[in-house]
Amino acid sequence: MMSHTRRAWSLLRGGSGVGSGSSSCDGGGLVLRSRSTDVYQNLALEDWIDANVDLERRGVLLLWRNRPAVVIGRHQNPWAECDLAAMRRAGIPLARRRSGGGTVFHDLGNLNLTFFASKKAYDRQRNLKVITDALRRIRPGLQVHATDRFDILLNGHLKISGSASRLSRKSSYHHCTLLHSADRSALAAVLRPSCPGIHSNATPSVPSPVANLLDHAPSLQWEELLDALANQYNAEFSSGATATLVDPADESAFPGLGRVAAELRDWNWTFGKTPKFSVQTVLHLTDDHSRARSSAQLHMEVKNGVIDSCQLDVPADWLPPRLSGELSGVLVGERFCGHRAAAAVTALLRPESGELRHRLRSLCDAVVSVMG
Ligand SMILES: Nc1ncnc2c1ncn2[C@@H]1O[C@H](COP(=O)(O)OC(=O)CCCC[C@@H]2CCSS2)[C@@H](O)[C@H]1O
Repeated sequence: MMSHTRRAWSLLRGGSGVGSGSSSCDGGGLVLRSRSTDVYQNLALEDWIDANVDLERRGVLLLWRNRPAVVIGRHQNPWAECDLAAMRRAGIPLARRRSGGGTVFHDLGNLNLTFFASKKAYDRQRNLKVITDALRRIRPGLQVHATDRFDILLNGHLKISGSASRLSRKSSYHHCTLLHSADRSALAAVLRPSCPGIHSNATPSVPSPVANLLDHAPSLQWEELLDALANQYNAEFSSGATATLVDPADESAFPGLGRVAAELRDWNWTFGKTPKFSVQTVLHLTDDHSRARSSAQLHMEVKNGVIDSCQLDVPADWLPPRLSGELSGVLVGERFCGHRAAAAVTALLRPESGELRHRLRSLCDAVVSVMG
């Protein structure tokens, strides 16, 4: 028996299948559902479809969900956008997508929709109309509308969907979220800065009050929602596609996808692509033994996620300038990452003892905690 994925593959490659006839004039065609809930695999699947499917012949709607994850935009600073320490504690990964825009939280209560089309057929308001029309059709009481910045709002002010997009030479995709029953307290807990005093030209997110559809339409189940969206896509783009399950982990169906997923997972992409930034902040110092307190100034420049320069102004009566200078020297060239920095400063602490050691440790801890 032909697997779901293989059938999708032959459809994607333009084999005889649903939507290959009538859709060519209007860009509509395939509705796919990803089996994976891995954020990197799903983002890689988007890339794969964008690169391998003839979108001049037909459009594709991909529906996908992820296990908890934070997804930042292409030109964003993760330290400014999310609480990396809280995410690490909760086992929530960070992903950087290829499209621009702000940071969103995903979990299994959040649906993602990616509308692929030729560049000519790229029309974000039309895509959002698919979603708002589907919602109105199944729950006429829901007040939903798309905004000029391509959010979808409920009751005029609660965001239920955010959008981003990517245009290539011939193809395009527009992807958006749809909050059905996401964990709003987890969303609020992770979407806050890791450290204060970051200055950069990175794209800032635009925070909004958010809502889940389920809170306003308590009987709305997943299958009903997914069916309504697929049907509305078919109605809007005059196609007759039924949703096909695809598995991005199946390398024979999606050759090369695993390598792209690995690239997206890599530190060099998620953190290393951060636009250069500086951190300027006050560090609070305490010597647990003598209970003495002081404060220091930290100024760092970070390029490609790596500390390029570090200046520490520490009162000389707290620590001899030699030691704070050594600490700066050890940090330059390290990743702006709490774990790496902590490992790097261990060697510095070893030869010190007594009060000096307590005070140096307090300074090191304060610097390391800035990095999340
Ligand atoms: N899942 C989700 N859905 C809608 N809104 C959200 C979500 N998570 C957070 N937010 C709210 O949006 C702002 C950020 O809004 P902002 O407008 O800055 O960014 C976006 O909307 C980007 C959407 C990207 C969609 C892609 C689709 C597939 S991969 S990710 C954030 O601070 C929260 O207030």
